[in-house]
Formats: sequence, C-alpha cells, structure tokens
Amino acid sequence: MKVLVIGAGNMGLTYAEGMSKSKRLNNENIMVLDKSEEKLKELHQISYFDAFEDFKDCVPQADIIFIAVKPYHSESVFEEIKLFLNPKQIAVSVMAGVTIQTIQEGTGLTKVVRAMPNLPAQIGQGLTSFIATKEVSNDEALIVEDLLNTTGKSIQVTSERFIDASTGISGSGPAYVFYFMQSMMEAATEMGFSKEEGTLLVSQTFKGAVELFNQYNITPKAWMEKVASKGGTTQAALDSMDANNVNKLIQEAAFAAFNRAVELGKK
Ligand SMILES: NC(=O)C1=CN([C@@H]2O[C@H](COP(=O)(O)OP(=O)(O)OC[C@H]3O[C@@H](n4cnc5c(N)ncnc54)[C@H](OP(=O)(O)O)[C@@H]3O)[C@@H](O)[C@H]2O)C=CC1
Ligand SMILES: O=C(O)[C@@H]1CCC=N1
Repeated sequence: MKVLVIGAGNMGLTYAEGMSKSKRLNNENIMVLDKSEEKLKELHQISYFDAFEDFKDCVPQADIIFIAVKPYHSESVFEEIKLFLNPKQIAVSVMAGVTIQTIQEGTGLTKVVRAMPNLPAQIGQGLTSFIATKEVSNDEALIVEDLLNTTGKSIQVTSERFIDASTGISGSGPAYVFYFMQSMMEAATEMGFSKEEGTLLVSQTFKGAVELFNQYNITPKAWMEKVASKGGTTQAALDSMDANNVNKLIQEAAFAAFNRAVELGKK
C-alpha cells in the first residue's frame, strides 16, 4: 500500500510523520508532494518519505491520497490530479469545509474520507473526526482509521454535519485554549510577574487541570465547585465571568467556527 500526502504544511507533514510510524507502511510507501521549491529542498532532506513536485510522478502509484492544502487551493489540486486518478483510489481530505460532494465532483473519485484533525496531532495527541462514503469498504475504512490514529485518537461520525460541527469544537478548539492561556498570561504580566513566571504559572495550571479532568470521572462544573470556596477568590472570578456572559460567548465562538465551516462548503 502506498500513501500520498498533497501539501507539506502543518497537517500534511504531521500525517506523513505519524504514518511513518505505522506498522502498515514503511518509508518507501509514503510520498509527499508540495509545490513550493523552497519547501521541496527541505522535504528532500527528510528520510521517512519520498518528496515529489509533479503530480504525474506520484498520484498514479498511490492507493490513498491525503489532501492537506488550504480549502482555497482545493479546486486547483483537483484539476491537477484528476488526469492521473483511478477509481480504486481513496481520497482523504482534511480540508475544513470542503464537502464530500465537492471532492467527488472535483476528483471524479467516489471513495472519499472527509476528516477533521487538530493541531495536537503534531505530538500524537490529536483528535480526528472522520466519515467515509459508502463506496469505501469496511476494510478500507479500518486502514484509513489506523492511519489517522497515528496522530492521536479518532471518532467516526454518522453524518457530514458532524465534521463541520467538530471543526467548531476540536478542529479550531486548540486556538480557544491558547486564547484563554494568552489572556491569563497577560493578566499575570499586569500583576507584575515576569514573562517566564507568567508562562509557568499558566502552563502548569492548564496541564494540571486537564490531568485532573482526565484522571477522574467528574464534570468540569463539579471541578469548578471543588476549586471555589464560598465567598472566596475563585467565586469572585467565576461571578465576573458569568456577569460578562463568558460561557455564552465561548459557545457563540464555537458556533462561529461551525457556521464558517458550513459556509466554506457552499463555495
Ligand atoms: N492547521 C490546523 O490546525 C488545521 C488545519 N486543517 C486543514 O488542513 C489543511 C491544511 O492546513 P495547514 O496544514 O495548516 O496549511 P499549510 O498552509 O501549513 O499547508 C498547506 C501546504 O500546501 C501547499 N500547497 C498549496 N497549494 C498546493 C498545491 N497546488 N499542490 C501542493 N501543495 C500545495 C502549501 O504551500 P504554500 O505555503 O507554498 O502555499 C503548504 O505547504 C487546511 O485545509 C485546513 O483547513 C484542519 C484541521 C486543523
Ligand atoms: O482555521 C481553520 O480553518 C482550520 C480548520 C480547523 C483549524 N484550522
């Protein structure tokens, strides 16, 4: 089995690296294609895949083709690969908002997996939601799932709507966490801590809270109550967040990402 990754950016390289650790593949079976000359020079230095710049040299050999370019480059990629495709090949797209229908129409392939990963995939801690068309056999879906799992965990969803919805939760979600971290670091600096101190205070707080959550079967709300003493400091902070509707605003932000994914799909 041979896998081709189109687009050697954050996601494409993450998958290439993850898949290089898969028992299903060895290094000669992973191909990566990118258009940028500068990037290609770097790609040729990497030993765990073969780098390509011409679609004709790699697309025909691939059984599974990961498409990891920005959504606005999808049309040009479809146009360029179309000539070299055969109906047995499986396209796996990680592009936000690009629908299965668009991928099928653009490539002529019927076997399509639409996936939504997230950035922690870079350290094997990703979460990828995915859905496969009915033309993808169960065995093929299992192979793709195994490949996706080389970057973390995955969930198979039952309708394409949940790919857009998970974009709003897990796909874009790491940025919401970084937003919160950034705000807390700015508050720490405002309080007089050095940048290094603020970074440690915040990063260890996030790490510890997430570890607690992962180790016990308790909701975030119940954990909040454990931290907050009646009339104490935490309650003052939580009351301030409630007064400013922070809960609702975070939900609105997640829906803004979800809606944007749907909107991208209409283009
Ligand atoms: N980053 C994230 O957290 C997540 C991203 N995604 C999705 O993953 C996809 C890729 O995102 P990301 O990795 O961040 O993007 P990047 O810009 O880092 O990577 C895309 C790569 O594709 C290259 N490229 C552009 N056009 C072509 C082409 N015609 N043929 C081959 N390569 C091409 C780009 O080159 P150049 O830079 O020269 O244009 C770039 O190297 C997007 O569709 C995004 O929606 C999904 C979930 C999370
Ligand atoms: O911002 C984006 O559009 C992509 C999809 C999810 C994360 N990054």
